[in-house]
Amino acid sequence: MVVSAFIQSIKALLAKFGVDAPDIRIEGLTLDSREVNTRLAFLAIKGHERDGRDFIPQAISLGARVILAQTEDSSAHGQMEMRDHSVIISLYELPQMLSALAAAFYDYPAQKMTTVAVTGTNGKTSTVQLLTQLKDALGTRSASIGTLGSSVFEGDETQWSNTPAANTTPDAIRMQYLLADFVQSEVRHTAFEASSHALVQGRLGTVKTDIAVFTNLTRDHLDYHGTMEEYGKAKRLLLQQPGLKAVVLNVNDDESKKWDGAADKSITRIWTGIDESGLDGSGESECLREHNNPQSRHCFATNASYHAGGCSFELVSSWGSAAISLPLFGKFNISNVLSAIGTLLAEGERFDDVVNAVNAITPVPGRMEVFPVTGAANLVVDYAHTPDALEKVLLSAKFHTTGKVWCVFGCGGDRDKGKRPLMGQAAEVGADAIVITTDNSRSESPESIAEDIIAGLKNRELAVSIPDREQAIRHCLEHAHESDIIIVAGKGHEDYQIIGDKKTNYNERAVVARLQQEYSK
Ligand SMILES: CC(=O)N[C@H]1[C@@H](OP(=O)(O)OP(=O)(O)OC[C@H]2O[C@@H](n3ccc(=O)[nH]c3=O)[C@H](O)[C@@H]2O)O[C@H](CO)[C@@H](O)[C@@H]1O[C@H](C)C(=O)N[C@@H](C)C(=O)N[C@H](CCC(=O)O)C(=O)O
Repeated sequence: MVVSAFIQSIKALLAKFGVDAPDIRIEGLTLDSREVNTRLAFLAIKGHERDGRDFIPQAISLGARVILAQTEDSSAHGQMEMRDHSVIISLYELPQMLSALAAAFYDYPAQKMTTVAVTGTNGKTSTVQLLTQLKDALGTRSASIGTLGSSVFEGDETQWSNTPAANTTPDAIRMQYLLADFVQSEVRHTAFEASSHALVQGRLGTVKTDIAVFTNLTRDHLDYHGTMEEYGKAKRLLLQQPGLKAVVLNVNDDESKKWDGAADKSITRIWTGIDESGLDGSGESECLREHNNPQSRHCFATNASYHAGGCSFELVSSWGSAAISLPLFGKFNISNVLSAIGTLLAEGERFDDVVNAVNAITPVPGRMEVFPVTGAANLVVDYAHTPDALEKVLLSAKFHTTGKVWCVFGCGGDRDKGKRPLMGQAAEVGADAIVITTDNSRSESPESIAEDIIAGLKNRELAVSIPDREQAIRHCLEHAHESDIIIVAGKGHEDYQIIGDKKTNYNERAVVARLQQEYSK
């Protein structure tokens, strides 16, 4: 991963940080000793599990000429040591310097484009993808970074062919590298997902962020953050990114009030959300009365309706009103679209242009993606893998069908066991029939994971356990009525299953497309 235009002397780079270094030219930076070659500098830092400094010998053996190593001793800051052909430079607080170092190396790429960070438990990926698609439709070359990988928007399918990302939000070095790579491809707008882990670990660091979007906050990642309070605080770290001009909030999630309270006064609030209260005779509503004031702007959906082909609503905003019709399933997709609309309007796009682009949206693959089956129940592939997301997906599906909602899902092995009964409960709230299957069972048996899920159900009769994922979907197709809808949740766009310690190929969208053909009459 080298952007060749960014060859620099380590002397010139470290001089910007007041550190003297020999004049050695490098073509990139890496945190991973396994990626090292003679052209890359290795940055050795202490991690959660391992200490990058233990891999300095490996980096040297792979030809690293420059190694920057974290030191806990402030008096050792800037000290140099030669080992074989490598110079090792000790840097105090190197982990905190990563983003700034990479920004300086890659020539401050975020400054050369508009950047939007999206955070929240659910909806990050869809919002980022919708935003990228819309911005491209509005004539600005756009890119995205997130769970689906990083890509420049090139149309419908090509963007999904990228190598999947190791992390939702890349490490501090890779983040700057990707932005620099985008700049070289003439990208002028990047939307990226900001995970809570990334925010705590400083992976976004000095990345100038024009707009922050908060979608919602529900239970997830408590193994890392400990409490919901800490998890919420981690998300709000996004408000400290440099350059923030506007924050897009969600009136339907109370956590937004904490964001409103924490954001600097100079930052414009854009309130989005579904206005359930509806408009009164004077064209006003509860949401409008609360948020239609000079300090903030709004972007609400009223009179939302759901049908077999998607949904429609009336957009009521500080910029104007319009009718919107979308080929998207699920109430939460209206929320995601509103976040994207609010962002684009905050960026200064013209209202009519935004409305036209929104009315031409295509669905994000693997996110409530409908595979219509002629003469049998429709299949819908979705990535929902948290209790809240699953419940929302299923309850949303109810709006789109007159029949029953079936749900196929599983839970990961060797991960938060407390989540399993909660997933069962969520499925019971939203589905009429439940088929529990395998979703990365890892070292655990799929049957015992299924038992943990079923333990959360009040009526255990609702669920059957069919470990083979394809067989589980077939079971639904065989037993469902034509007017029913089958939600296949958890995998979305992913193309693998981890069983035992093996990662095998399993592309849910491809499997569902095949079954769609087979069962269509
Ligand atoms: C617990 C956690 O978050 N770990 C993240 C953290 O890793 P770390 O620095 O602690 O890594 P480590 O394994 O202890 O290694 C320490 C150092 O040694 C280096 N090393 C290690 C091995 C080696 O052979 N050579 C070598 O140089 C590593 O590159 C690293 O610099 O920093 C790395 C770089 O940013 C991340 O890739 C890594 O994410 C791991 C893989 C992970 O699974 N994280 C999850 C929890 C996560 O971050 N998830 C969120 C999404 C959450 C959501 O769904 O919303 C995400 O943003 O992906």
